[in-house]
Amino acid sequence: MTTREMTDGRFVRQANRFTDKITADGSSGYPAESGRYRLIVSYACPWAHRTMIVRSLLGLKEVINLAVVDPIRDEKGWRFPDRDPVTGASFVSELYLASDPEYQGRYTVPCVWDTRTRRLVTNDFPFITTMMETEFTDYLPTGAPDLYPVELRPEIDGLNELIYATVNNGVYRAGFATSQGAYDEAVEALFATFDRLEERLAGRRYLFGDAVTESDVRLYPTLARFDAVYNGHFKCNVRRLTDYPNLWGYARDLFSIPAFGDTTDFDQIKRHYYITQRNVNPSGVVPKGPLIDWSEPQDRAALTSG
Ligand SMILES: N[C@@H](CCC(=O)N[C@@H](CS)C(=O)NCC(=O)O)C(=O)O
Repeated sequence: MTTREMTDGRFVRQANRFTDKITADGSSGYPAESGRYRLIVSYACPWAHRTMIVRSLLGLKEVINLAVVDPIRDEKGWRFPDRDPVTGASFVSELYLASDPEYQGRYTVPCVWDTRTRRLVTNDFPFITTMMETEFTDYLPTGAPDLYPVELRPEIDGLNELIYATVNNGVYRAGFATSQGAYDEAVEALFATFDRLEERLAGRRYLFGDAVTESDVRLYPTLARFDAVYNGHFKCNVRRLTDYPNLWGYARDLFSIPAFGDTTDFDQIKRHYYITQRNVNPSGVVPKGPLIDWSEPQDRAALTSG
C-alpha cells in the first residue's frame, strides 16, 4: 500500500501497469510456448497463490516455470532468496525497472517475465489465471480440468467480481481502512458475501456444482488466510471461517486437493503479513495461534450429484 492508494480513509488498489497478454496464436507478440515464461510468486500473497493453484491443477508445471520470493519484504520490496538464475535479478523491482525504467508503482507479485524479450508481460493478476486456462490449451495434459468452461464464463465472471470486491480485496479494504466508515463498509460487505456463499455451498460441493472452477480458485486463497491473518490482523472478526460449517468444510475439501494444499504455507503467510505490514502491526510480533486443523475430515463429496 502507498499513500497514493488511500482516499478518505479508503484503500483503492493501484491499477496494474503491465497488461500484455500471452496468446495461443501469438497475435499479441507473446505466443504461448513451453519453458519461455517465468511466473514470479510469493507463497504469502493471495493473488500469487491463485496462479500457483491453476498452474498445478492444469498440469502446467513443466510448461511455465516458477520463481518464489522470500515471504518478508522490506523497503527494497520482494527479494529472491538467491539471485534468480533465470532472470538474474535479486529483487523483483529489477524486473519492473528493466521493463519500464519510469515505473513508479509498487513492485508486485504475481508477475510474468518473458525470458525471450527479457521484460515483464503482465502483472495483471485477474488475467494470469484465465490466460493459463484459455491460451495454453495446446500444452495441457490429457484429463486436465476445464476451470473456465465457456458456457459458465458469464456466471463465473459475475461471481468473481463479487468475490474480488467484497472478499479478496474486501479484507484489504477492511485492514487498511483509516476511517471507521471505510472499515464498517468493507466488513459489512465481506460478511454479507460470506453469508451468501455459506448458503450457496449448502447444496453444492463447489461454487458451480461438482467441479472446481476459476471461482473456487479465487475464493480459496482468502479463506486459507482468513482465521490465521485477516481475522486478527485486518480486524475481519465478526465471525471466523470456522464458524461457517459449509464454507469451512468447503475450504478443507479444497485444501485436501494437492494443488491447493501443497501451495498453502501458513507459516510464510503469517510471517509475511505480521512482519511486513508494519503500518498495521508496528511491533512485527507474529501471533502463535489460532490452532486450526485443516485436515479435519469433511463429507463434501456427498454433495456430488449423480
Ligand atoms: N497487482 C496488484 C495485486 C498484487 C499485489 O498487491 N501483490 C502484493 C502482495 S499480496 C505485492 O506484491 N505487494 C508489493 C508491495 O506492496 O510493495 C496490485 O498492484 O495491487
